[in-house]
Amino acid sequence: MAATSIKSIISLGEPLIELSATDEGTLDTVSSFITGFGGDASNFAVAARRAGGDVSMLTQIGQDPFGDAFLNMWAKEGIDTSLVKRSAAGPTGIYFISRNSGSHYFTYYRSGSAASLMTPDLLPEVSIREARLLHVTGVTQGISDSACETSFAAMDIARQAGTLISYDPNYRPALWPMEKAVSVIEESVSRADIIFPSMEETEMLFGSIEPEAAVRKYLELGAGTVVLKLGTHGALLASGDGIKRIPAMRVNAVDASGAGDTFAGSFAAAYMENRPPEWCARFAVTAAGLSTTGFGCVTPIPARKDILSHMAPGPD
Ligand SMILES: O=C(O)C(=O)C[C@H](O)[C@H](O)CO
Repeated sequence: MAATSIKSIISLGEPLIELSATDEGTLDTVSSFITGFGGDASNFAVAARRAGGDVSMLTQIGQDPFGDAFLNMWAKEGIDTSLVKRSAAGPTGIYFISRNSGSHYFTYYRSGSAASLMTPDLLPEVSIREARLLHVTGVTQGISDSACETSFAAMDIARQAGTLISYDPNYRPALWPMEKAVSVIEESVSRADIIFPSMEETEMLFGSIEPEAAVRKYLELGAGTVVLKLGTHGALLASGDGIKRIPAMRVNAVDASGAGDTFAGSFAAAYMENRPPEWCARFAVTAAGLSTTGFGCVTPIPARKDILSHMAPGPD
């Protein structure tokens, strides 16, 4: 399924090779890892593609075997790679996932990575203008100042062209100081047409707050549609006609890594089909739920037919 032309969805951000511990414990105690693919923007791209979307990845990767592996994986998935640049100045980043008592922890080796060296002049202006949706994340903004500037420049181009902007704060405290994160995330929310914050990160960023109050806060900041991810409690959706609760799918979860990206990617793919927002949200909670039934970020992302066959009936 090789793809060559610019797609309706462009996902901007850093792919990371993932080494996921097979046993519980800290990194100094575990001894084996499953290799896989991660990085929130790439997870989003795979989820959107498997959900039926047309997707281009926009990033910079190293001239190294991990960069080759990503190009192969994206091509196999049918994700367009014509906007992916390669740089000899930095490697493709990697991270480890360790687990303890149902929680997972990321340890990054991404400082100075090729993606962190992205600058606004690398942006494919025409492609962003022609796309229908640009997806941006807080991780991309946290990895370096130049990547952060690149994300805002991309949003500026999208805004001027009428390309929709979707935004996932994906706040990772290890990447950047809280104060800077709050101001960049608030500014990004104000520019976005659709946002996918999680309740967990919302509380980290803004302190204790009830879910409905959090949705209202994001609307006040200027977001168009707010889809607040509540993990095992589903999601809250605000898309112009009040706040609706979308129940979660019941699953035997083993690993929630990448579930939020799967949520956002599948929502975006459904949105591009002009489905009603509530349908998109039910589709997304189902996809995210299914993605937690396997280990790692990308391998368990479900295909469209599996999402549809597990989706709960709804009013739309
Ligand atoms: O945490 C990050 O920066 C990553 O992109 C790694 C993971 O793939 C991502 O967090 C999952 O959402």
